[in-house]
Formats: sequence, structure tokens, C-alpha cells
Amino acid sequence: MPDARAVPDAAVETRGLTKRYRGGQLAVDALDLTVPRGSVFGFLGPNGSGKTTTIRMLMGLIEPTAGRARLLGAPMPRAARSVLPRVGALIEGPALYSFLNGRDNLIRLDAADPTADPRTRAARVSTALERVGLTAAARKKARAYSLGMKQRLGLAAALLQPRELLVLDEPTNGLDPQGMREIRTLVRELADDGTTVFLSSHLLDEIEQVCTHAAVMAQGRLIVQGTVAELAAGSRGRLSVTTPDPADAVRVLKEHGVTDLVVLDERVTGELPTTGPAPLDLADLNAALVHAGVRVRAFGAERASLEDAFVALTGEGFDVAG
Ligand SMILES: Nc1ncnc2c1ncn2[C@@H]1O[C@H](COP(=O)(O)OP(=O)(O)OP(=O)(O)O)[C@@H](O)[C@H]1O
Repeated sequence: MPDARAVPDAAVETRGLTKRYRGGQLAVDALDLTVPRGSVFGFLGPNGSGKTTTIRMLMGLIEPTAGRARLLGAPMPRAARSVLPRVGALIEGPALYSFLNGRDNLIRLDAADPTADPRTRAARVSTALERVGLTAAARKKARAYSLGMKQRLGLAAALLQPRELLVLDEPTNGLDPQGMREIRTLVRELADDGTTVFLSSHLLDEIEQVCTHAAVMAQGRLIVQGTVAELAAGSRGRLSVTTPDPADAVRVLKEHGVTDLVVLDERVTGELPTTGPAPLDLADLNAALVHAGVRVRAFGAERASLEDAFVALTGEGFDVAG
């Protein structure tokens, strides 16, 4: 019987998904995650927050302690056999033979796929190598690959077949800034082709640049999920006014609900209100200042970033070490 609560167009859906490791560690705590089809979904959290454990449960690599997970609408791990061929994954670095070169590693992996046509194998491998920028290094032994090159080779393996969903655990780990940019471009291209991409990262900046949606994890719990725009909008932007009349400016801004006002010479800054009957229109606020006789030299609001949102949500900084 179909599950009435299931979201029909979700690429990934978990309900109450929980993992307690044998040692007693609660790594994932009652996770309700909904990844819309067609999204680039960032799974964000500091090291140890439960991202890899979640991904391993999604892919049927470990059993959940409680709860359930659906991948492309099918229950995992029960439907693994029929679903996993439609899902490409890169988890904790790919399993490579160090004595084989990059191309031969891919040929071996492709040969292990019973659905892969041997007649088109060479072309498939070349396309995948090209896609991740490894063509020039294809004849190098994998043992001589840098971490970033291994990561690319893993991604190439995930791209040997067309996939409806790609699950990438920290895909830019070990890559230099140029390599990170290339992976971001690749993710965007895949998304443009209609592939749903679910990627974990501890880099806020990366999520903000490439993802349409995100979920934030901390200590095994889901803190928030939604579109990246919604998440960033949830944090308050900071207003900045430059004026020779700072005292009057403070009075007017206070009247309009601006809080945490700080005056530094001719610069007044404060937090814009997020609650209230209607969002505060910056043009109205500027007009109110001018109307009250405050001479305004400069006026603007800094855009709230996902990092601000994260700090606001968790009350702590985002530790990117590791
Ligand atoms: N096999 C295991 N046995 C016991 N505890 C584990 C195991 N794997 C992970 N943990 C613990 O579960 C918690 C979540 O770990 P997990 O690897 O899922 O986090 P993560 O967010 O992916 O972090 P990272 O980015 O460092 O991989 C951590 O406290 C970790 O120590």
C-alpha cells in the first residue's frame, strides 16, 4: 500500500531515521529529511555531526537503529537492488586499485556492473574521465594520484552511467580552490541535466555557491532544512547608515524596530527586524530618517549569508577545522 505521508517527488526522504552505534554513540537522531527531485541539496554540518552515517544508511551500507529511508521513492535497504543502479555515489573516497591507472580502474568498475554494455565501455570511461578533468592523468597509476585526483576518479566512477541521483560525501575534500571550482561547475552541469545532487559538506561557502536547498545538522540532529534563499533570509541582515547626525538616526531607527544599534563616529549600524506585521522596507526606513531631519550620506544593508543563519540557529560558530 502506498504510504500516504510520503512526498511523491522526493529524491530522498527519511522519517525518524536514527542510528545508535554499538558503543552507544547516537550518531543520527530521528532525522526527517526531504530532498526534492531536481534540487542540488547541501547536507551541512561540522565534523562528527552525523552526515556520513546518514549517507551510509541512505545507501543501505548500514542498518538504521530506527526510522526509515526512501531513495527515489523506494524503501531502503529493501529496494537496494532495483534503486542503487539509478544512484551514483561517492562515499569516503572510492575503492581503487593503486597498481592500476585511472582509466583501468574505471574499466574494472564498469566491468563489474552487469548492466554496462562492454562494447561501449571504452567510450563511457573516456567520457567520464573527460568530465572530471582526468584525461591527461588517465594513464598514471592511482597510487600516484593526489587526494583530489582520487576524489575526481571516484566521481568519474559515479558518472559512468546516467544517474537520477548523485550522493556525494564531501566531494571537494582534498581539492585545491581550482579543483573545487571545477567540481562545483560539474555539479551545476549535472543538475542542469536533471540529476538530483545530494552533497555533504562542512563548507558553508560551498553550499551557498552551488546548492538550491540545504539542511543543517549538528550533533546528529537536523537543525533546519529549506531552500538556501529561505535559510539565508532567516538571519537578520545588518543595516549601516552614515550620517553626521548619529544620535537622531539612532532614535529614528529604534522607533522602527532596529535593534543592537552601535554608533562609531558617523556610522550607525543595527540589526534589521525579521518579525513584525510586514517586513521593513529599506526605502521607507531611509525616507523616515530624512523626514526626521537626519542627513544621510550612505545607507545600506549587508546581505545575510548562510553563515549568519547558521550562527543564529546554533548559537555557535561554524567550525571548519578538519
Ligand atoms: N562505526 C562507528 N562506530 C561508533 N561511532 C561512530 C562510527 N562512525 C561514526 N561514529 C560516531 O558518530 C558520530 C557521527 O559521525 P559521522 O561520521 O556520521 O559524522 P560526519 O558529520 O560525517 O563527520 P565527518 O565530516 O567528520 O565525517 C561521531 O561522533 C562519530 O564519532
